[in-house]
Amino acid sequence: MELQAAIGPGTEVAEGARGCVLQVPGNCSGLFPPGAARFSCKENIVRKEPVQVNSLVVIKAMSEQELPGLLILDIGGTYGVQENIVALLKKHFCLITMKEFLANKKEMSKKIQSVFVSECRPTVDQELLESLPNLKVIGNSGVGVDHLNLKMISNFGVKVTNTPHAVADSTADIGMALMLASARRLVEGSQIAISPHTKYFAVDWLGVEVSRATLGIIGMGRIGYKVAQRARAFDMKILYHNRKQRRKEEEQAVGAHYCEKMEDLLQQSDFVMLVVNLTPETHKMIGKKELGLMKPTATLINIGRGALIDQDALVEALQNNIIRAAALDVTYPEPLPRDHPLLKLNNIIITPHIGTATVQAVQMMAEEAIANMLAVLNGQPIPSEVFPK
Ligand SMILES: O=CC(=O)O
Repeated sequence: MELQAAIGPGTEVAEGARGCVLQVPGNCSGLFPPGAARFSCKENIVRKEPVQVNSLVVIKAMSEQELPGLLILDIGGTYGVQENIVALLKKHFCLITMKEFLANKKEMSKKIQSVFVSECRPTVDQELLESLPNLKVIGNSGVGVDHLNLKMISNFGVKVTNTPHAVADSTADIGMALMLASARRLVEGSQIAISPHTKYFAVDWLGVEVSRATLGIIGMGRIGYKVAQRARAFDMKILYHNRKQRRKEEEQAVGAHYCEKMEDLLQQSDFVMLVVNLTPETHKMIGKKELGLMKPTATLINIGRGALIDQDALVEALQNNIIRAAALDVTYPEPLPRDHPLLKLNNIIITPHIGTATVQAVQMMAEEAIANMLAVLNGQPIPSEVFPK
């Protein structure tokens, strides 16, 4: 391998260059671990102030073609990667779209070492895994990996990573937004306000207050905790249930009460929020029985995955006022067929799985996924690896 450049303290490298750090003598591992960081100059090296290394860093310049191949579904469009994220990925990878891969499978299949996915598509199936002999990592942009067959993927010696940090705030925000919107009948209110035929306010048209109400969080993980932090500012009484692990530190920090039995939480809460991963154990964890335990004035909010709820039971509960309302960011399937009974109810709000659909979250998810994938390719500790159960 030809050495292209050596940089030391104060070195500036031309903008736009790409490279790979081959060797870092001395103590500067925080900056460029040996053999590790692939960089493009804009982000790592070009600085106006001296580069903070105390000894020589040897780099090899790399062309885009030499960067590890990353398969993405497409650029732009409904399921493709947005242009700004493409630019981010291109700093570290040679991007190959599914179309390019399918058009030239023989050559491309050897090149691809990573696949970048979200819960949209492509589904990484056995056929795709079989055709990618050098695949090392599937970088999921998002926290939920229920769309991936982890066992099968791991049988191919391929790692899966996710982005739990990047999604936490935006997903907690959508939980709060749904709770407030449902409580204060925001969607109906908006329709009344913009309808040309409305009588402006009807006396029987009242919402309920979130302030000082009881919120039951099912799943106090990273997102659930962020929801609890927000709920605290509304003076809510916070209950939570975790199937596996009581979270005493978080409990104390937000003044939450642990319910060992989910039934207790369901019976006491004004708002029940689902913040759990979809696994075989949590599939349809809220069904007829659980809905029947909730207060008739309570609202069910789902920011996890649609299949956590038995939707037929939910339709029945909402039609018969077993519970007051539901607010769902997730359903199954997504989108729901246009004639689905949930879409005919007026005590429901449904959003199209937008928990992480913010400019900031999308960028952070891509950055977290890139860090994960590079760690796998460079043989470094992987920040967020997901293991088959
Ligand atoms: O649904 C969003 C995610 O899994 O991050």
